[in-house]
This record gives sequence, C-alpha cells and structure tokens, in this order.
Amino acid sequence: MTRISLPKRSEGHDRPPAIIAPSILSSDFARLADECKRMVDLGADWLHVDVMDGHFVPNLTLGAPIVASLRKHTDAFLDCHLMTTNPELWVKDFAKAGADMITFHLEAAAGPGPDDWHSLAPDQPHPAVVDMCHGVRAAGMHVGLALKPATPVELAVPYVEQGLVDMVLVMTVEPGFGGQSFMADKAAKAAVLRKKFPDLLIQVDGGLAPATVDRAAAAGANVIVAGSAVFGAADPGVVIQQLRESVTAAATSGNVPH
Ligand SMILES: O=C(CO)[C@H](O)[C@H](O)COP(=O)(O)O
Repeated sequence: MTRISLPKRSEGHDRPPAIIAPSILSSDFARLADECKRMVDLGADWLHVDVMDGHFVPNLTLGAPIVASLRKHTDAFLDCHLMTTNPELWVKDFAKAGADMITFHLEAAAGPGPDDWHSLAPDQPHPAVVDMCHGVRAAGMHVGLALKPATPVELAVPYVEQGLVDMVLVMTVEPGFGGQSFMADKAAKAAVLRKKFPDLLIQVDGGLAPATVDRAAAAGANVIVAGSAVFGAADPGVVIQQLRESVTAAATSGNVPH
C-alpha cells in the first residue's frame, strides 16, 4: 500500500490538479528539516528529492539515509528523482527510508550514455523498465518515469498505456545541477502526453520559475518542480502561489495543450 494517494483529475479540468514540488537541491542541506518544514508551511504540496550518483549525472547529492532522516521530521510527500544508473539497486532502501515516489530515468535501462535511448523501441516496453515499475509499486511507492531532454517523449507512451507509471517527468534542463536555463522546446514534449493521457501526472523539472512556468503549463504539465526560483526567493510562498496559479489557469482554460 502506498502511504499517500495521488490527486485525481476532477470534472471540467483537462489534467490533475497543480502540484508544486520545491527541489531540496537548492536548500541549505545543513538545515534540511527546517527548510522542508518552511516550504510545506508556505504551501508546497510535495518535496522533490534529487538523488545523483556521479555516474548517470556529473554530480553527487544524497541517498536513502538522508531521506530516512528527513522522514523523521516531515509527513510530506517525498518525490524522489533518481538520477542514477541501476536504479533497481535502490528501491528497497528508498522504500524503507519512507519515500513516497521513485522517479527513475528511462535512459538508465539502456545504459548510462547520453545517447543510449537509441536502443529503446518506441512500441515495445523494455523488460528492465517494466521490472523496475513493478518493483517500485511492490515496495509500496508510486512510479515516475523520467526523460532527459534529448529523449523522444514517444518512448514513454507504452509504459503509460500499460498503466505501469503514475507520472512522467519531462526534464527541461540537462539533469545534474540546479540553476540552469529552462529549455522551452523540451517543455513542449508534455503536450504529446497530455493530449493522449488527461489523467496522467506530468512533471516538469529544470529552470521553472514564474517567468517560465506558463510555457510548461500551456503544454499540459501539472507537477512543477522548482529549486532556485523558490529557495532563492525573498518570499517563497509567493512563488509557490504563482506557479500554482499558472497551472490552474491553464487547466481550466479549455485550450488544447500546445
Ligand atoms: O533535477 C534537477 C537537476 O537535475 C533539479 O530538480 C532542477 O534542476 C531544479 O532546480 P532549478 O529549479 O534551480 O532548475
């Protein structure tokens, strides 16, 4: 059983409700519990946890022990984005630590190289990806599937069609670091998914801020990850509110995502 259920799309909306997930990558790690409490008090729906292994991306951040420590201080939904090779190695540890969702990279199933997605078929689920989805659910967590900027969005479709994933994460920067510039053309990948899957959680991550979120919201995204824009703001609560309003306005506008 998953600890917290996922929000559902309601009548008259073209997507599930807005979920704003500050990325703790931009927090003061020495004061992590306080930083997370502050974000939740200011209106954050989820906390986004960036897990980097120094192989899949050129950066090292944190692992399950930090999640376990954090869990002692918060009941918030912990959305753990695994930027790692061999993500299956970490499923049990993250489940035990109290993670609510594991989002792993589709490319990691094919290999750690930036172009390894070329070996994935658009119409046939990859067995390693399918096993990973089943493994995450069996461990009591929700499943997210992440796509790097160069990976075609169509490659995610078979896993959504088969009900294997709860969320697709469309990366709008090259994974590895906070504070990068938003890639608007990559956000447009969300529209392909939203047209086919009105109930799917579609997350965007990288360079999201009040100045860029409208583009992602117009494409159909509903889960907004923002690190530097939120933690670096004079009033993070205002930024969280602006991100939410952008998604909510797009969801009720009746426009087809573009
Ligand atoms: O996954 C990530 C980096 O790989 C981060 O979540 C992302 O970059 C958020 O930071 P910012 O909002 O500052 O771009």
